[in-house]
Amino acid sequence: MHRFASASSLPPPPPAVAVAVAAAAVAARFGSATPWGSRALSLTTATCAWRRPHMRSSSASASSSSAAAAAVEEARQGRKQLGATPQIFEYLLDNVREHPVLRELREETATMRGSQMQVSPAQAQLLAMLTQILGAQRCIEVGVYTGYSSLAVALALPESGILVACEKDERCLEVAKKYYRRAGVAHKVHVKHALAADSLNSLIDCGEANSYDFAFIDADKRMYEEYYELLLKLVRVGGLIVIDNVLWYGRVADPLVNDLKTISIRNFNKKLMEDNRVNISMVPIGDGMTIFAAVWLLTIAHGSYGEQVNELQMGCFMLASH
Ligand SMILES: C[S@@+](CC[C@H](N)C(=O)[O-])C[C@H]1O[C@@H](n2cnc3c(N)ncnc32)[C@H](O)[C@@H]1O
Repeated sequence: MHRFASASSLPPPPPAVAVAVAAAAVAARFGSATPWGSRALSLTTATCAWRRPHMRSSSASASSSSAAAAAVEEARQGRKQLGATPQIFEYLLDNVREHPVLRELREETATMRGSQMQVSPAQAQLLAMLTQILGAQRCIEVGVYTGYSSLAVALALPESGILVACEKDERCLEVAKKYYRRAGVAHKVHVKHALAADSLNSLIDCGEANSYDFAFIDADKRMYEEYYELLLKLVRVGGLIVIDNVLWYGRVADPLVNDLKTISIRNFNKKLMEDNRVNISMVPIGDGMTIFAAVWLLTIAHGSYGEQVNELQMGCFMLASH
């Protein structure tokens, strides 16, 4: 098991956790204490992005590459929790509340090609909890696959709630729709069978900017930045956006891995660190999720936000200040 270096030899801890409830939910599931007192799952060398690159030897790089390969293989076998031993994964699974229809869907998905793409039960439970604590009525998912994460969100929505589910693959959607019906939530899910960027742009064109409470991005990695910008327009101030695979099987932390998807996620993560339109929390659950809270009002109030403030958001600001 990887051990942390002493606190004094470490760079500063990751940015403050902005979404306290979400962080608490994750922390409750994780084991080893970190030097700065928060609790996070003990990570492999490949996933310790906060270690300084110059501290790493070439043998560390080789072992981090094989750790990434092992993480992909584990995900393929249905054990999608970066850095967790099979024993910890089983324990996590035993401590997730999973709706019986979600379980059936997970079992069917496990027999299908690409099953490693599905979020883990613990991730789905976190998405459902965020939906509930936000009191969300209007949600968007980008990348449905067979519907596991979207079904978890749809189950958490009230009867009047809607989830816009964007997916380009019709065969995956057939599986998803079957399970939406089986769980009695099909009326809440508005399926958009198209390229996700086109679907999001058409929502904006239809005047739906600033009207969504919650969004989950889990599709093509090289489009993350575009989805993020489109969803920042669609999600209201104070809403949440969650994005999956930000640790990308640990590859983002390995300077020797430079394929296009890894570079794209690494650049996206860097951009987020510098983006003061949002509060962020990168959570090492599943393959890593970053939770963003849109905080435009806060940044406007501090005078540090200078562009892309549309009239609707300014309207919200005016209302809030009266
Ligand atoms: C990682 S999977 C989603 C997994 C899903 N969230 C779950 O937990 O089961 C990514 C999905 O995004 C879809 N996808 C990829 N590129 C897309 C695009 N440009 N537009 C719409 N869907 C896309 C793929 O077909 C695939 O089903």
